[in-house]
Amino acid sequence: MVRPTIVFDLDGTLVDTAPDLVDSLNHCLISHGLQPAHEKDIRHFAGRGARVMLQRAFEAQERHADLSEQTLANLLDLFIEHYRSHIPGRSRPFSGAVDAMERFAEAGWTLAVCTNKFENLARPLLGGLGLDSRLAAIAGSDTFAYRKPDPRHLTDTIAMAGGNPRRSLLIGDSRTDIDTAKAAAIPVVAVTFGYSDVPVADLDPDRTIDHFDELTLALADELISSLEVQDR
Ligand SMILES: O=C(O)COP(=O)(O)O
Ligand SMILES: [Mg+2]
Repeated sequence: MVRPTIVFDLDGTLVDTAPDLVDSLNHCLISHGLQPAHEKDIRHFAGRGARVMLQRAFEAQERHADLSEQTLANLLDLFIEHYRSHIPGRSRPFSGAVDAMERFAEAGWTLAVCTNKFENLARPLLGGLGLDSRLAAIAGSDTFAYRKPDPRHLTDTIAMAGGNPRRSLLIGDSRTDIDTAKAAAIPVVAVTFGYSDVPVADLDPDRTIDHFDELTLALADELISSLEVQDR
């Protein structure tokens, strides 16, 4: 039988990237004469990638009329350049994330990352933090022609890792992740410590966890077997 696959979201799930996201965002906002954002604002802005993050930050200051396609493209370049040059910056794995990855790898699970970060930012970040060696696939927002909440971003990540969507699980922090997993009919565990502007429990994930220590092999097996029951 194909090994089960555990797919992790990146920003707000595996890694606390808010300090660096806000620094790079503020580099852009200030360059355009806007007020800087605060780290807690990332909860409202993150989840759909850097472009949407910039749009949401401009909207929050009622300056979205400033964002022509060209201005947005220029700001996105500025964001990417600033972000890339500071990797890994102050970003760190959330408490228990590294142990959880080890636990699943040692139990024979395939590990993958499915993120709305650009792939060429996600890879150096995961590499810089030493998290990439266990990962069979890293798929960013531009890896395929579609991205979360499109379920194919998740199912193609699983395929890339050599897995089967009927034996897979997503761990995420936002509405985007939960919507993606539901559309793909894949169980989803939501972390409560990430970047969501509403309590994740209200978004109806299969489970919520407050710490990675709660992401046990027994819980993951239980969620995967619920799929096998449905398939019978
Ligand atoms: O930073 C974002 O907007 C999205 O990144 P994530 O999909 O890894 O949460
Ligand atoms: Mg996230």
